[in-house]
Amino acid sequence: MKDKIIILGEYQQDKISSITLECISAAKQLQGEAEIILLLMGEDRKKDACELQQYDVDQIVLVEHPLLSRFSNEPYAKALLSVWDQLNPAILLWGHTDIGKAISPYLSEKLDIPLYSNVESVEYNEKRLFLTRPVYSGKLIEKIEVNTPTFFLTIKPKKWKASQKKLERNCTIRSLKVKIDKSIPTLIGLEQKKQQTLNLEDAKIIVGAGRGIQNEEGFALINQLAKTIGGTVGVSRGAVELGVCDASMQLGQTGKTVAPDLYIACGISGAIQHLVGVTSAKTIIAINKDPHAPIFEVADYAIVGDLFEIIPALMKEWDNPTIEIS
Ligand SMILES: Cc1cc2nc3c(=O)[nH]c(=O)nc-3n(C[C@H](O)[C@H](O)[C@H](O)COP(=O)(O)OP(=O)(O)OC[C@H]3O[C@@H](n4cnc5c(N)ncnc54)[C@H](O)[C@@H]3O)c2cc1C
Repeated sequence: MKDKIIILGEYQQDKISSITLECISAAKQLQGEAEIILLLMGEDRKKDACELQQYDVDQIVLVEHPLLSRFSNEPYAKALLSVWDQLNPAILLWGHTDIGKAISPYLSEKLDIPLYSNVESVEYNEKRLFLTRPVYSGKLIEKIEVNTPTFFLTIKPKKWKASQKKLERNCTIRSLKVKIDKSIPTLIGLEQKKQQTLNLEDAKIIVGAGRGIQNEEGFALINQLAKTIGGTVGVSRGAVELGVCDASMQLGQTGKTVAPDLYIACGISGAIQHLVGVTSAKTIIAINKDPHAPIFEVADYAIVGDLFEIIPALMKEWDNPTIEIS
């Protein structure tokens, strides 16, 4: 029987998320003779499955159950245990996202299977499999050899290109039944927080707010800049600690990893734990009043000065340009 690599499909606002397509690219690298299976959990996923048939997977497996309609730790973990028992795969692969981080350690411990998390690259060398991942707050990159045929893998977002659609639809779709004990905690509802910024991972322009914004007024200025230039707001832990914004917007080691076309870091010093989440940006502009701030070492453009003076000037220039760029 062929080995199987299972990818857990993730959704964002009811659309399959980019990390799932990145997982397909990672799975292709690991594939060898194995079969790639995309697992879609939820309710009424058949339409999505038909659309996803155009991607480079061998099979789509639907696991539909009312308790899986939205992500919740316990039902998802129970369903995955049941899928694992029934399909007996070699590798279970998904993103190092909020979902991946929440359930992969539980499954690894429960099934006694090694978990390699936040992996940035995979490489076969003479049939030996090597993985790399950041350790010690991103200061070092660890290279490890995988010595077991069966393992779990979560991949760092934006490290693989999203798989592209093919013209033909070759893969098959089938359903798998799972039993989920109704006594487990059930998700009753989700309420969106006022300040939550969605889709940071997919944003093309991100304006980053750091401790240098000082207070709510500073945060309002950052939001104004983002609105003016069509961007999304992300923050450093320094800004979260000020209590003016939500931790779900945090970028970095314990926050989100992003790769926008443009990142404007405002009042952010550039600690390594922040940089690991943002240095995949194509262009970085940093605004900081300290000319020696480490953020300037990774910035493409440095603006040394007070953000409370610079940001209004930038917005004014944006609305009424006085400089012509040829
Ligand atoms: C295990 C661990 C995980 C972590 N994970 C993360 C993470 O995911 N994300 C993250 O961001 N941090 C993380 N941190 C924290 C990180 O080490 C830094 O403490 C944090 O990033 C600092 O945030 P900051 O740059 O906003 O604040 P600071 O380091 O205090 O920098 C503020 C900057 O603003 C500038 N400034 C002040 N006023 C102005 C002004 N008026 N105009 C212009 N510039 C001004 C200052 O010159 C300074 O450079 C983590 C730490 C640990 C130990």
